[in-house]
Amino acid sequence: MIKLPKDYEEEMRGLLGQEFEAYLKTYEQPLRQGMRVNTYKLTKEKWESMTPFGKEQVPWIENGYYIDRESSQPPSRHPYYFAGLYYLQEPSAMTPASRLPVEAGDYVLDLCAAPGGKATELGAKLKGTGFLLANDISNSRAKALLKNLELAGIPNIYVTSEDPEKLTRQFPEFFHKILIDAPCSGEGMFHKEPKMAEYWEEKPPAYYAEIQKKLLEQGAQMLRPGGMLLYSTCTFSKKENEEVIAHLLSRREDMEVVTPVWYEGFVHGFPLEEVSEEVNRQLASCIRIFPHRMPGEGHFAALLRKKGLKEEDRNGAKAAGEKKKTDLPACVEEFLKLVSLDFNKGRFQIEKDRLYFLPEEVQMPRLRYLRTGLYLGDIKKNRFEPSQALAMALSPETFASCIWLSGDDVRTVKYLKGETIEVSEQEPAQAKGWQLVCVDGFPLGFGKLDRGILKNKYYAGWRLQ
Ligand SMILES: C[S@@+](CC[C@H](N)C(=O)[O-])C[C@H]1O[C@@H](n2cnc3c(N)ncnc32)[C@H](O)[C@@H]1O
Repeated sequence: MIKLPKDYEEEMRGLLGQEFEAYLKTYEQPLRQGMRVNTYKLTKEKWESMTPFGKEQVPWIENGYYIDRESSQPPSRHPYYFAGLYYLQEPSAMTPASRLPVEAGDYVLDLCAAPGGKATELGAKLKGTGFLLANDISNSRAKALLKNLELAGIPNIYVTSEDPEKLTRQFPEFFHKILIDAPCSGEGMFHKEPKMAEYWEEKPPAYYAEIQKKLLEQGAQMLRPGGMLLYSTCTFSKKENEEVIAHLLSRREDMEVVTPVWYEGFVHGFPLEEVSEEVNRQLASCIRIFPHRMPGEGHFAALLRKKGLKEEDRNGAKAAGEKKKTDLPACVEEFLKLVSLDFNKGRFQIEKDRLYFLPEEVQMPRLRYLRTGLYLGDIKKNRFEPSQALAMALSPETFASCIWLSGDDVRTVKYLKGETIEVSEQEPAQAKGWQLVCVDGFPLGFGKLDRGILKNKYYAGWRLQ
């Protein structure tokens, strides 16, 4: 049994009253693991027709499932994981991205995005339109974020590692949707990660509340009028939740809390003592998730709207930069004949022999980027080597020649381990050259075929160990 900090127990007793004992009892129950299906790659119906992990749905999440405890293979080692078909996620953590209403063409910011649990869903919701700027102040964590976004095949991304202060200066009233999944004391994660309970005494809610207030104000500055911002934490303390929201409302008359799509298991945000009735009315629209009330570990989410509408949005036009034309080397032109992605909306960019496709005609400022757009591959003298990110962004319909492996074909695991595999000449559409290797119809990576032997081009850093 986990040892909870004394002060934390006191705080929770005050917050939950008679429900406190029921909350404590949840620590005796086994954790429920979840997975969220990547709807950028497949529909939930398709997933349900192929899942080896059970079909029990997370009731408040369209594309969320509980992982069947009897599953024979760990989901983090299954070939479908390597195909980016799902993200492993604690069910309550699926809530924030599900309640931010992202629409086609939106410019979306995920300010504290690593390792990408929410960013991958926001990217999927964009369906290749608009773009997602996924940021994390920690460079090492931003690398994991980039991997997860590329594994999910999301093409229209910018990944940065910046202090939010700098982003705020660069992007005043710029984004249509913003997610701030703030660093927090992690009280809702004590069951899953008992170490968080030890850190709590070192850095209690008051420590995080100051950071959170600043982040939320920065987010409000970057939000365009008419835009929506979702603030979330995985903690229970009012200091890090309702008080942070009330602080923003006291500083900005143009921000208001709105009610997100509700689920019967959600608890309403708690009232505060020193605020007006109107503020408490708005706080009631915040989502609270408690593990004794519904099958999820614990989260807070507040959906906010900035009043008004930006002038250019009134006319229905999105800010568009100048279209720059990049001349592509012949080897790239030749390779791109194999690819049938739509390269009209956006532009190519070559940087140090690396080729990128940038999502929209928006001029982005100088920032510490880990990725700008879809990394297509490397130009090496007279040849082009496509990237792993490109393979993940494709489908069998958008590449000229595919190798169709199934989940239980021994070659699938061999391929993921970086080994050479044998392929009969009848298997792919073209008997020689670049192939998109797929598992049950979903890309895993590239290979190059010559006389029945497929040279493995799977990215070494992602191999199955
Ligand atoms: C709760 S985690 C984000 C989890 C992520 N949204 C997900 O779903 O995978 C909070 C993140 O905030 C970042 N962070 C910490 N302090 C920050 C600050 N002052 N400004 C911006 N981000 C910060 C941390 O590096 C951490 O990755």
